[in-house]
Amino acid sequence: MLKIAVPNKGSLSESTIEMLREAGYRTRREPKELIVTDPDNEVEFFYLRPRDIAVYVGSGTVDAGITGRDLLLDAGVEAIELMTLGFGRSTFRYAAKPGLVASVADIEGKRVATSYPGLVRKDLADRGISADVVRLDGAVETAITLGVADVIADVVETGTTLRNQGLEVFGDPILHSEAVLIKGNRPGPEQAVDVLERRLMGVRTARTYVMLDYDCPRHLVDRATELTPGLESPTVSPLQDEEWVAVRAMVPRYGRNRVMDQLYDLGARAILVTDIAACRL
Ligand SMILES: Nc1ncnc2c1ncn2[C@@H]1O[C@H](COP(=O)(O)OP(=O)(O)OP(=O)(O)O)[C@@H](O)[C@H]1O
Ligand SMILES: O=P(O)(O)OC[C@H]1O[C@H](OP(=O)(O)OP(=O)(O)O)[C@H](O)[C@@H]1O
Ligand SMILES: [Mg+2]
Repeated sequence: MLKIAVPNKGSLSESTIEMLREAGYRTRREPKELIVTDPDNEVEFFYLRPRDIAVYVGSGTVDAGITGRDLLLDAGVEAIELMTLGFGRSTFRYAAKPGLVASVADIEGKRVATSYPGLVRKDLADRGISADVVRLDGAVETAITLGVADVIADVVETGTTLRNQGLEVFGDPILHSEAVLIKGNRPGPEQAVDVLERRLMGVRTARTYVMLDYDCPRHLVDRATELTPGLESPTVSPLQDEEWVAVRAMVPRYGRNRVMDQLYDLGARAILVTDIAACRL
């Protein structure tokens, strides 16, 4: 059976469970269920702390896992990022009280609090900066208020937590993170992991695209299909009225209304959008 590690709590947990469910896998019925066997798909899911997932995958104890890219890099293990999953997006950034540091070079000799010491030590080493890294479990923004550190390096999503502590980011983001599917780099059940990857890709695609149908005067079909090229090529079917054709194509969900407006202006009619429930491309 394929062993897959998934986050049991925190920011990535709910979205992961929802995505697995959409991909046709069994998910836990209540938060205290730590191992879920899905015999139909020959998969066993291990609900683990997001931070530990990369470690399990890196050691080969489980075949694949879902975690954040930042957590994967912090763990510094031998694991490969197979695909991004489209949720849990964040940046990882340095921050301090306004006026204390103008640039990342000014971190030299200062104390940096973080719950991602692996990531921060590597970033500082890459830049040739020597600083004292203080490892904390969470709520690192408070470390400055309490005088434990001069600078923090932490996950920033909306920036609300930083603002509430009177802190400001500086320098470019160390990293852009999101939830990712990872696997170890040892030989394993490649085919079963491929199935998981394809299923998750199917969910991602179904969420990113919608199906667009419309009727179009035959002489306008070239111009219309330029607006809706589809993935391979749009389906163009004859209609009873020979002056018209029906067109069907996948279009990005984002921007679909603009495409519908453009098609209408061009002369297309009966323009319909439908959600895609699942797909394999
Ligand atoms: N607003 C956010 N806050 C925290 N993590 C976020 C946020 N948005 C996305 N993430 C991502 O979620 C992952 C961290 O998850 P989580 O916060 O659950 O871990 P944790 O801090 O170790 O757990 P917990 O906070 O429950 O102790 C990282 O990959 C991070 O980039
Ligand atoms: O930019 P924001 O939208 O404010 O989000 C970022 C904050 O959220 C996370 O904290 P979390 O809730 O995971 O608590 P923790 O620090 O204890 O892990 C992260 O560590 C930041 O503190
Ligand atoms: Mg957290």
